[in-house]
Amino acid sequence: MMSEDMKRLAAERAVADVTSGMKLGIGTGSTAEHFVRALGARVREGLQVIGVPTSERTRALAEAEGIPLTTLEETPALDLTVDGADEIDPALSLIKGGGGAHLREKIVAAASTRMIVIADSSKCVETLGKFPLPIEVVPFGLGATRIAIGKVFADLGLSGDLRMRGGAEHPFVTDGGHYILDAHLGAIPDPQALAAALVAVPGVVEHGLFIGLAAKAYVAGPDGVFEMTARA
Ligand SMILES: O=C[C@H](O)[C@H](O)[C@H](O)COP(=O)(O)O
Repeated sequence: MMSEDMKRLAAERAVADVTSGMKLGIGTGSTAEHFVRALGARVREGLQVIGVPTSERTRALAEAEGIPLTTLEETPALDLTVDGADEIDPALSLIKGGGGAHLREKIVAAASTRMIVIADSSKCVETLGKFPLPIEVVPFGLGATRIAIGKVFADLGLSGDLRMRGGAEHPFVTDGGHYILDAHLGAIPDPQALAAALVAVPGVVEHGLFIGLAAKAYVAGPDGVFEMTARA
C-alpha cells in the first residue's frame, strides 16, 4: 500500500468518529488534507459540524469542501481535533510542525476536549527527535534567541544544530508572521523537560512537542488501521 493510501485510510477512520453537532479542530498537512476531503464528503451528505482550521492552507481547503468554519473567538471550546504528526512515540507525545503550523495546531488542540492523531506507520518511533524539532520564534532578537536555545540544549545534555527554515536569505514565515528554527537533535530522551525549558526562552513562541494532548492515534500500516492509546 502506498503511503498516501495509508494516510487516507487513517483519515477516513477518524471521520467515522465525527458525529453531528460536533465542533471540530481541523489539522494541517498531507494527512489532515485527506481528513478535510473525507469530512467534506460527509458534510455534503448532511453531517452538521463546524470547524476551526489550524492554518490558512487548511482554511482554503475546508472552504472549498463546503465545511462551515468558525474561530476560537466565536467558539472557544471544541469537542475534537483531528490532526497529523511528524513523529509519534508510545506515550502519544508528538513532534509536529513539519509544515510550520504547530502554533495554531497546539492552540486548537488545547481548546479541544479530545485530540485524535492520524498518520501512516512511518511516523511511529520509540524516542522522539530524529525528525527535526520545529521551534517558532519571533524575528526580533533572533541571534540572542538562538544562543538561549543553544544553552537549553547544553543544559539538558542535548547536542545538534539549529537551522533556520528556508535559510537566512529567504526564511520561511509562519501564518503568525514568525520564523522557524529546526532543531536537529537526533533523540529527545526527556520531551517534557525540553518542552518546559523551551517555553521559558524569551522569543520562543511555540515548539512542536505536543505532550499529553493526544488521546489516541489512528495509524495506518500495510495491514490496515490500528488504534494506539498512550502507554505510560
Ligand atoms: O505543521 C504541520 C503539521 O504539524 C502536520 O500535521 C505535520 O507536519 C504532519 O504532516 P503530514 O501529514 O503532511 O506528514
